[in-house]
Amino acid sequence: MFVAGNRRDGTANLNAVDAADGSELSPGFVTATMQDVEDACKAAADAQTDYAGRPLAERAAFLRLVADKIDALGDDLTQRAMKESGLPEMRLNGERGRTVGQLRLFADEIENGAWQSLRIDHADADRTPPKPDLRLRMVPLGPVAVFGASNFPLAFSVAGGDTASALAAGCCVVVKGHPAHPGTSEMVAAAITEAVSEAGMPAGVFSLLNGAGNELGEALVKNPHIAAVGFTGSRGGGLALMKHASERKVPIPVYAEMSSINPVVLLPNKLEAQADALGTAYVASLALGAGQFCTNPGIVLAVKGDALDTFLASAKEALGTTAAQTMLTKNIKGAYDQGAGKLSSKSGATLVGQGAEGSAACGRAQVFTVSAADFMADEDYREEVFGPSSIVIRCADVDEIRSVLASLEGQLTATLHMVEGDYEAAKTLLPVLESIAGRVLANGWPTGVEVTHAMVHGGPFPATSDGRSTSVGTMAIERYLRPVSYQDLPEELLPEVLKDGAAKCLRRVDGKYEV
Ligand SMILES: NC(=O)C1=CN([C@@H]2O[C@H](COP(=O)(O)OP(=O)(O)OC[C@H]3O[C@@H](n4cnc5c(N)ncnc54)[C@H](OP(=O)(O)O)[C@@H]3O)[C@@H](O)[C@H]2O)C=CC1
Ligand SMILES: O=C(O)CCC(=O)C(=O)O
Repeated sequence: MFVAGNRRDGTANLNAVDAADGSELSPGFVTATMQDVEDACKAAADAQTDYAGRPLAERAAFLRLVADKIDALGDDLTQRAMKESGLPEMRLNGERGRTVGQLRLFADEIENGAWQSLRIDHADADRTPPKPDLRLRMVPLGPVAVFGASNFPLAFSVAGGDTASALAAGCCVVVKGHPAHPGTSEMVAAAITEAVSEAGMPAGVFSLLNGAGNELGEALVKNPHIAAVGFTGSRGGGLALMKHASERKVPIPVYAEMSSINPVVLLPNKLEAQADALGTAYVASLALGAGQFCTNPGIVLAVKGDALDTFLASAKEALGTTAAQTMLTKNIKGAYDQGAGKLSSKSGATLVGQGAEGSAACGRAQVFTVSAADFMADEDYREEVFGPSSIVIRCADVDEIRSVLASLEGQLTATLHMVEGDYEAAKTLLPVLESIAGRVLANGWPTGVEVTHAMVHGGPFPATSDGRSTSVGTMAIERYLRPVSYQDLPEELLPEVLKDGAAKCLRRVDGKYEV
């Protein structure tokens, strides 16, 4: 653990487990006491004004230094993450690249400055009543508690998107590392801690707390110094944190990414033309990373008929050659078996095919099919089964597809597979897709989230706790900011960026945008 630049010693009582065989990995890790939580949060609060006030160029240089330090960990980081998560080398190398790329993108974003939403409305003394001088900018919310996710030990963990966007916004960060990968977390936290010191940032800008058990997360969310929370994980976990945050004396926002079944629609002309290829691509997306993506295609909707039968036959064939993959933790594997088991016990669900069985730690890919009527009649089909399982819903026509879509809860993604002949049908579905999902895709598969300016990785509840936001892409910075308007403040006291002659940056002056 690291509390404000210092490693915390103590009795090691948390060990990582080799995801593949369940054996204990060394070394042991120290877990946080309630005093550690208080110390980390207090240090973050003490550092907040200093960190937030640093010139943006310094803040950007700090994020770039964090990226460089993580790069320097090289293959050792990948190897440790492989053991702790069971994820393959290529995937983790890609995730490492995404993590440092994300930090560098946020560094550029800090310098770009448009996120400050600068607005100036000059005074008009001649108006009746006189109009005051008003100047607005976004300021950081304060220290953010970040919960590392089990399924992305790098890109959604200690230095992942939540941390990068909070630091970019000018917020200090206290991370609760995921208990499934304490070694990976420790390596990344050491890199951040070195960067804090070398960049001359206040030590409290970053801390990492370890622990397994709900008390630690609860104490962190309830700590009065914490101003916001970023989380990726289970629906139960996210809901618990939202409850703790709302019951505080001063309630705070929780940005939780929780559960999604990511509907994929195969429109009739596209299905007719490419049923075979679609079946193969579906299973590849479904089985990627043992299905442990919140963007996994959990349900597929299509009109019943010969083309759908060809699609199902192709999916069955692809499943036949799909290897079993190690899942992240014993609990996640247990929850997967339970979820898939529940589906297979339903009288309305037919097993289309399954992948290889593998060892006890592995998830076996499985595809079921149900009629739209059965799907609509049973809430269980709508639950996220976290792992490589999916349901194909047989519909009578496009109207029935639309009815099923309209009945769904909030989603991270919704996908249309179509050719030009399907565009009329697509037009009738798009308003429904927009109303349920944060990202609408055409002719692709939802797994794999690009980190860019126009990405939304969010969506209405329960995909996230706040569908107005994204946890991936530069817009994620907005979660940790709030607006302040300065009325008639003397020029000398105004923030530099709001002075009339300030260096160029996108601003809205008397209603017009200026660059
Ligand atoms: N949709 C998605 O993106 C994802 C969904 N999941 C789902 O979550 C299940 C479990 O996986 P896991 O990654 O461990 O997710 P969890 O939601 O169980 O845990 C994530 C983090 O939140 C903490 N936490 C969970 N519940 C609480 C609580 N009530 N109070 C305080 N802290 C809490 C955990 O700490 P601790 O356990 O120490 O309390 C952990 O640090 C999976 O089987 C899957 O269904 C998982 C990952 C991603
Ligand atoms: O698909 C991705 O790249 C990100 C998915 C995600 O956020 C998750 O699985 O938690």
